[in-house]
This record gives sequence, structure tokens and C-alpha cells, in this order.
Amino acid sequence: MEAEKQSEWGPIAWAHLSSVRNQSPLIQCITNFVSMDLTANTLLSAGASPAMLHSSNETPDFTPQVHALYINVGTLSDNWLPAMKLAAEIASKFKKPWVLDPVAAGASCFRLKACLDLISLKPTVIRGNASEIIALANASVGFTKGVDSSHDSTDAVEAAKSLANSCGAVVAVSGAVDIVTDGNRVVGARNGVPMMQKITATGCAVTALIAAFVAIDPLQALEATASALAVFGVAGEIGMEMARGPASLRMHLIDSLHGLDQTAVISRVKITTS
Ligand SMILES: Nc1ncnc2c1ncn2[C@@H]1O[C@H](COP(=O)(O)OP(=O)(O)OP(=O)(O)O)[C@@H](O)[C@H]1O
Ligand SMILES: Cc1ncsc1CCO
Ligand SMILES: [Mg+2]
Repeated sequence: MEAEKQSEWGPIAWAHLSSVRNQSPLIQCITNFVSMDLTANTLLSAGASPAMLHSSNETPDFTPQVHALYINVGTLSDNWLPAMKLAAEIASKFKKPWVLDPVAAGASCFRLKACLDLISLKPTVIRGNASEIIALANASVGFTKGVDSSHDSTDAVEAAKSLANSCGAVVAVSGAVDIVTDGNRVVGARNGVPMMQKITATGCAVTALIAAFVAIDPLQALEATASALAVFGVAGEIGMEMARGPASLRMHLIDSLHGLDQTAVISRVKITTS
């Protein structure tokens, strides 16, 4: 599923979604309380199988069985961090892809250090908003308005490349244009609608979708990540045609993701290589 031309991205995204539907990868999610419902429903709608298991007592048995691990620090607390680190270590040991959502990375020293420690455990993909990626690349607090971004994704291209080069992960920055880089190649996905920012945890949910796409194509994490972001954006666009506001968009986005067909994906996916 190597991508060279813009016109090839629609079929690439469709191939990823089809594989997720056919293979139904098991995704362990250690995620925040706000996002659990939307995240699990997003994965189910896409055809994946979510499991919100986070106890360090069961991770040694469970993590080796999963197809990918998703870690999100949104409602981080002292006792969850060791469980996150243990799961990441086991995922790496068993060569399972794992994906990090560094929610509000720049909000506090505790959160920034937790994210940097997790990054040292070699995530396959990191997906954040622009302020989160800038905070990580600079290893400094600030740059953020809590969990929301105070930057555009295009402000974070160099930060994303620098972070990708320093840690070896594919780095994605969400926004009006979703940017994905492995430190060398940079692609932009232009799907989605601004109203998606008005539903809490859409970022968390799309990071889980990235984990499902990477689960079925772990050797091409950049292609899988860009495809997941574009597919989620297409579901948002189609959902917006029926929505009256954020609450109904949440419902229609999930319905649209479940119902996406080949024609819609191939005709709507807007990914460009810069
Ligand atoms: N202006 C925009 N136009 C189109 N789509 C957007 C826009 N801003 C964000 N999105 C989409 O909304 C989703 C969430 O991205 P966002 O950057 O808001 O994440 P986030 O800040 O991490 O969210 P959260 O913390 O609530 O999970 C992504 O799929 C992204 O592509
Ligand atoms: C609002 C909120 N606070 C911590 S996590 C979260 C969900 C969006 O990131
Ligand atoms: Mg977020």
C-alpha cells in the first residue's frame, strides 16, 4: 500500500478501512474517562474490537493478545501512569504497534514528563493537536489551552518532523489540515469539518482509529495514520450533512463511519504529499 500520488490515496484509505472491517483487530485502550464511550464506539463503527482494560494486574496477560495498544493521558493520575508504562513495555516486547495521544502535554510538568517517558518506550505513532506536538518537540510546558490547541496544525510541521526524527515514531498533528510525518515525508489530510472540534474527544477517538489502522498495516504506519485521519474526516463530512449541532454530529459521525462505502471514501479522501 505504498502511496506515491494523490490519486492513489483514496484506494489506500479504502484498503485500510476494508482490512479493519475484515480483520476486526483487537485494540487495548488505556484512555481517559471523557473519551471512553466515543472511542469504543468509533472503533466498533469502523469494524475494530475495543477493550478498555487498564489494570497493571491484567496487562501482562492481556497486552500480548492484542493487535495494537492505544494510550491516552487525558485524565492522567499517579496510579494510572505505571500501568501505561507497563503496557507500552509489553507491547514493544511483543512487537505490537502502540499509539500515544499526549493530551494537554504542555499543561503541567507532571504530564509533560509522563509523555516524554512514554515516548522513550517507542510508540509507533504519536497523534496530538498542534499545541501538544509543539510542547513535546520543545520539551517545555506552556503552548496550550488545557486539552485544546492554541495553534493551527500548520504551525507545528517543523515540531512534528523534529519529534518524529528524535523518537522514530510517525507523528500526526490534527486540525483543519491533519499533518502526518515520519520526519522525512510529510502528508496532509484535508477532510473533516470544524464542528468536530466542538465534540469532546474526537481527537482521542481518531487516535484510537489510527491504532486500528496501524494494527492491520504496522509496517506502513504513515499510510495507515493518514488513512485513518482522512476516513474519520470523511465520516464527519457526511455526518455534518445530517447534523444540527455537535450532539447530533456525534451520532451521525458514528453512523457515517459505520456506513462508509468505497465510492464515498475514494471520491472524498483528500490527502496530498508535500
Ligand atoms: N478546522 C477543522 N476543520 C476540519 N476538521 C477539523 C478541524 N479541526 C479539527 N478537525 C478534526 O477534528 C478531529 C479532532 O481534532 P482536534 O485537533 O480537535 O483534536 P484534539 O484537540 O486532540 O481533541 P480532543 O482533545 O477533544 O480529543 C480530527 O479528526 C481533526 O481532523
Ligand atoms: C475535556 C478533557 N479533559 C481531559 S481529557 C478530555 C477529553 C478531550 O481531550
Ligand atoms: Mg486531544
